[in-house]
Amino acid sequence: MDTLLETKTLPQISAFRPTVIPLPSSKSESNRALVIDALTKGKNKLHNLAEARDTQTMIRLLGENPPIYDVLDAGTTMRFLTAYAAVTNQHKVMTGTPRMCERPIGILVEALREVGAEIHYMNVEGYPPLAVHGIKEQKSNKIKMRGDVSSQYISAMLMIAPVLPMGLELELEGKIGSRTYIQMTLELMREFGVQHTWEENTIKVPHQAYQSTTFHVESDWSGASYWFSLLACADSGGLFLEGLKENSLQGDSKIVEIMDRLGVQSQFEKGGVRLTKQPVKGLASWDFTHCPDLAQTVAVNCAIIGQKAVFTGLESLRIKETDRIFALQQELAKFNAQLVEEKEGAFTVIPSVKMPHEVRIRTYDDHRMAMAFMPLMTKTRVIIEDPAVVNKSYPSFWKHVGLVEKEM
Ligand SMILES: O=C(O)C1=C[C@@H](OP(=O)(O)O)[C@@H](O)[C@H](O)C1
Ligand SMILES: C=C(OP(=O)(O)O)C(=O)O
Repeated sequence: MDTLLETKTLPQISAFRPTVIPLPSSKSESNRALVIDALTKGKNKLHNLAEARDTQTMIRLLGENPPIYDVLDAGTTMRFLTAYAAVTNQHKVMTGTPRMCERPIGILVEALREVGAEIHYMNVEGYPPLAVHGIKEQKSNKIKMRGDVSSQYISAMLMIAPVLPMGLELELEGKIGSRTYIQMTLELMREFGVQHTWEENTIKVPHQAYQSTTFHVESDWSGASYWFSLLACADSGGLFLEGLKENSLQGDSKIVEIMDRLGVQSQFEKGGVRLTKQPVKGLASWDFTHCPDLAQTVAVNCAIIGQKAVFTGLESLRIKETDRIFALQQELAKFNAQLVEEKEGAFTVIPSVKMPHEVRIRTYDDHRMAMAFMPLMTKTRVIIEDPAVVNKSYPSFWKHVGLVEKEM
């Protein structure tokens, strides 16, 4: 039997105590900083690393260096450590949860093989588990990679590029998804002293040394999005989200613009961002190509507040922690809302017409399914199945909501 989190309707935000939300640190920034730190032999000072399980798994595997890297359900940890094991010439088995072994990795494996890595599929071609045997000699420094499946393959190659004896010239083919995450990787590499050029579709990273530095991880904008959505569901009130910056490396800071249309005004102050409830301006459509992790937050929000909207750029949602399109369609239907497919990657959110007295939300081993549906608690009684699923990115989520005393 799953653990359940049951709640009566949440109070209005203005009644929340405290209204200051501490927020978790970004797992995306943390996992990049940790891989770069490992490549510089740990000479850096990394502050505010994430409590997220994905980051704690990265820290544990890099620290203990076991022969089998079991990344559990952490996509970045799988992709970044595969490239790391190859460039540091290690023999490693890369594996994870059953779902992780259904998430494709062929594009990264091909790219690593082209530069000279020996990698074998241990079960199904194109998917983990993998046997990685390292790069003995660099075979090529010019490679092409598709950009439309996952940016994590590209980030993984970029982070090892300066360590490769001949550096790397990466030509990105086709549509590029999650471009902001590639930019985050390159900006973080710059913070550690590595230069690059990006002209049209080609990113060049010459062979060079990472420089030791002090790096402070920002709060997590994806985790912040649930608080924007909660306020958008309220009649009035405000929240202060700690540790967020106006000039963020994280593409999910786009939530500021999206929520400005859906009734939340943001004002950056020292130490974070102040959110104030305002009238809804309306959101006719939004393209999530470069911020896919915000799609669930905004879809559930539109369904609750009565905003019909067209969402595009959702292609990558089917290969994440779960098939997020299917999961959203099932769970939105429970309060009479819909996510209707118009064409590949494009959907219309049709808001709820009638709110039931109670909704039981399945979470499909996906942290974002649990967190995205939290604001529904302002409208009806909600039961969340497997609430501890949030630990992947935001272990103190339910504590911050005020529903439990301790992390689960
Ligand atoms: O590089 C990263 O830190 C991430 C990239 C994105 O994945 P895709 O590039 O697969 O869209 C995002 O969904 C994921 O949560 C984190
Ligand atoms: C997709 C996600 O993570 P990953 O791909 O790193 O497992 C996520 O956190 O929403």
